[in-house]
Amino acid sequence: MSSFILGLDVGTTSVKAVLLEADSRSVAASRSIPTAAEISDDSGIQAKEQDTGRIISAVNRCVSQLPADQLQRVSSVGLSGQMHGLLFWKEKGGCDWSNGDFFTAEDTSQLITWQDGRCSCDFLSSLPEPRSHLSVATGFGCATIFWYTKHRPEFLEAFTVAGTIQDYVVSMLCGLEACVMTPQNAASWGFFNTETNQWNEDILKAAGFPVRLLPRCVPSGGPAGRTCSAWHGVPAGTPVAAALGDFQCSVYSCRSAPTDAVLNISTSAQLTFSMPADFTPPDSPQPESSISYFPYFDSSYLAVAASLNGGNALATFVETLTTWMRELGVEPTDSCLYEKLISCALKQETSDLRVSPTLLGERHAPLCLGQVTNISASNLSLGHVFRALCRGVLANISSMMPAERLQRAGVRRIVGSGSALARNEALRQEVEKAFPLQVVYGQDADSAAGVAMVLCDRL
Ligand SMILES: Nc1ncnc2c1ncn2[C@@H]1O[C@H](COP(=O)(O)OP(=O)(O)O)[C@@H](O)[C@H]1O
Ligand SMILES: O=C(CO)[C@@H](O)[C@H](O)[C@H](O)[C@H](O)COP(=O)(O)O
Repeated sequence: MSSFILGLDVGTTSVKAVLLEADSRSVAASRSIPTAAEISDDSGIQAKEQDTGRIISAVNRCVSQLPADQLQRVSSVGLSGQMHGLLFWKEKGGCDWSNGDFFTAEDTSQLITWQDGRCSCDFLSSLPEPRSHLSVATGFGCATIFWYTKHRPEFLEAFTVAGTIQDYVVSMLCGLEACVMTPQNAASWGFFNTETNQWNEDILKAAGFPVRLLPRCVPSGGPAGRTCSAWHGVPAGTPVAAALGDFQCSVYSCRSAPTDAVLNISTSAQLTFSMPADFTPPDSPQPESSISYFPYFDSSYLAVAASLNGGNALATFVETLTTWMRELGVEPTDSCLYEKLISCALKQETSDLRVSPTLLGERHAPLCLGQVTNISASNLSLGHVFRALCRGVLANISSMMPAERLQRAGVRRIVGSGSALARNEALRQEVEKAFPLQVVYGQDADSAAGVAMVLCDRL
């Protein structure tokens, strides 16, 4: 009887779980569940946090819906998830397994996500220069810890361990006391040198950073431990890999040739291609560049335009419409609104309305917020607005990584991935218009499938 690899992706909007049949390397079952974990910010510090308990409850529900007979034959477990963010917990704590074959979150902080805006430009410029080619932006784990050190040091005293949400799940599954982290996630926190795979511990220490909170670095694709208890039928003692980054896993799941670029649009958006094997990143950070170089596997790098404004720009429009409609006495569902908006945009093939949907700014241009221009009386229908919004998401990411840059790197086609693309034909049309390259689409639940494929190939 064949065995299965369980791949999980803890995204910003939803959790996805995939069972990959090990022999055929094909997806046998998959599920996706919205986390609905967003915490509304009334702090006035531009915080963006998610409720850890709700995320873990979505992880549990998602896994429990997979076929029970296949879960019993899981031979390894892998996680990917939203990068840059972090939560805190206590060693020998962080969860409760007493309710049966699943754990619930206990005594953890909330997850401070990659969308967090509490670190202003002034605050960031007060931090030391990292010894890394990656600059530090708001929402990066180390910047957030620096913020707590300066503004709420007593908050940090309550915790002994920190990690991304995917690292946390790995730690709880394996009953680890310390957090282990791969270079893919460590790089996303900042103050991490990807050539030596070490934290800038001396720089951090000298600046008063609590280095006790830095996770231990282990190789991407390597093991973290074994499940400490049976989990929704997955046997106790099953190997668990150290968690990976979601964008690296989405690339792994759908890139079939080195000349493929991958465009993933989920809550955020990333357009990425592989750098040659002998590439070494620059010596120092380049904060004004819209392209950064993130570690992939085996000392290789991906060049990526990582946009903070992807599917979330569309989701914000849907939320805004919902609020307006409620005020007008109508209670629409999100799925109904998406369906209608996409259908209106498909009927409106082009629009002269211009939407620049950079609601969160971008890391290389944090103050460049959204704009709507060229408004006339004839381009205000829902079809015009949603078409222009979809086009704006693509115009923004293609300005960060222009088609000529892809072509110069030898890219021949773009593989589209992520559920914002999979579920939105108007957005797919705009991808095809924005890039003069062949565009093909990967499967759904890409990062969850990708992390399972990594384990199948490497663990
Ligand atoms: N019913 C829907 N139809 C089309 N697109 C949707 C729908 N619901 C959500 N989306 C899009 O999908 C995005 C979230 O994608 P998802 O893959 O769940 O994100 P993540 O991987 O970041 O958790 C949203 O930001 C939104 O743009
Ligand atoms: O910002 C980067 C990389 O720098 C993103 O690529 C990275 O994938 C982050 O995890 C995302 O921002 C969150 O992913 P998602 O939930 O939007 O899929």
